[in-house]
Amino acid sequence: VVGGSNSSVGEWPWHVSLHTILPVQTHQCGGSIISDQWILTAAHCFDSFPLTELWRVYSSILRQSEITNETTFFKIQKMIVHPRYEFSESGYDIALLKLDRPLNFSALQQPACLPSQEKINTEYTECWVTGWGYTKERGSIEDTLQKVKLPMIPNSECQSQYPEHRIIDKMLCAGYSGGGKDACQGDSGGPFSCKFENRWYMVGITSWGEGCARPGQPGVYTNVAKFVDWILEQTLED
Ligand SMILES: COC(=O)c1cc(NC(=O)c2cccc(O)c2C)c2cc(C(=N)N)ccc2c1
Repeated sequence: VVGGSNSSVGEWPWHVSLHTILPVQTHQCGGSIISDQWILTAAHCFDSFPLTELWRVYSSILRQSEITNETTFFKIQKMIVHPRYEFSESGYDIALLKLDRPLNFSALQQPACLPSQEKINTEYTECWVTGWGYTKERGSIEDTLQKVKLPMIPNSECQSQYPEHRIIDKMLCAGYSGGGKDACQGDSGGPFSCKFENRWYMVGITSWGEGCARPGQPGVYTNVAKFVDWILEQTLED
C-alpha cells in the first residue's frame, strides 16, 4: 500500500496473509475470510504457484514478523480459480481457497460481509485498501499491515484513464486523480473493504494497476458484488 499507515490489532480481522514456502517462505498475496473454511483472493496469485501444497494461510496476523516456525497456519484443501480468468487485466481475477480445517472466529479472525448484488458501488463512501504489499513501485513487503482510504471512481472515468484496457463491469476502480495513495504489488488478493451502516463489506479484491499510485492510473479491483452467485455456488455446494 502506497501512502498509507499502520493498521492496529484486530482492525481488519478478515485479512489473511498467503505465503508460499519455496524457494524460501515469503508473503505473496492477501486474502479475506468469508466463512469458517473459505478464503476469497485473486486468481493471479497462483499464476506462478498453482500447487496447493506450496501455500500456507496465516490469519490474525498484524505483523509479518509475528510469523515463526511455531506460528499455526492453515493448508489449502481446495483451490478454485474462476474458469474465465486468464490474466488480471482481462478480469475474473478471483479465486476461492478451502482451508484444510475450519477456523474459529475471534476478535482477530472473522469474516467480512459479502456485498449484496443490487447494492450499487456508488453508495460506498468509506472504503479502505489494506495489505503488506510494496509502499512504492520498486518496494518490498511491509512488516505491519498498511491501510489507506480511497474514493471509488466510476468505471467510465477509469476506462478513460486506461485507454489501452477494457474496464469491464466486473471490475471497479479506486484512487485519487493526483495519485499518491494506492495498493501495489503484494497487496494482490487482499480486500477493498467498505463500511456501510456500521458493517464492513468486501467490495473489491486488489487486482492490478499501471505501476502504483501514479497520477491518473487508479487501482483496479475485482467487483465482488458481480461474483456473489458464483461464490455461493462454489462454497455452499461443499
Ligand atoms: C506481479 O505484479 C503484481 O502482482 C502487481 C503489479 C501491479 N502493478 C505494477 O505495474 C507493478 C507494481 C510494482 C512492481 C512492478 O514490477 C509492477 C509491474 C499492481 C498494481 C496495483 C495498483 N496500482 N493498485 C495493485 C496490484 C498490483 C499487483
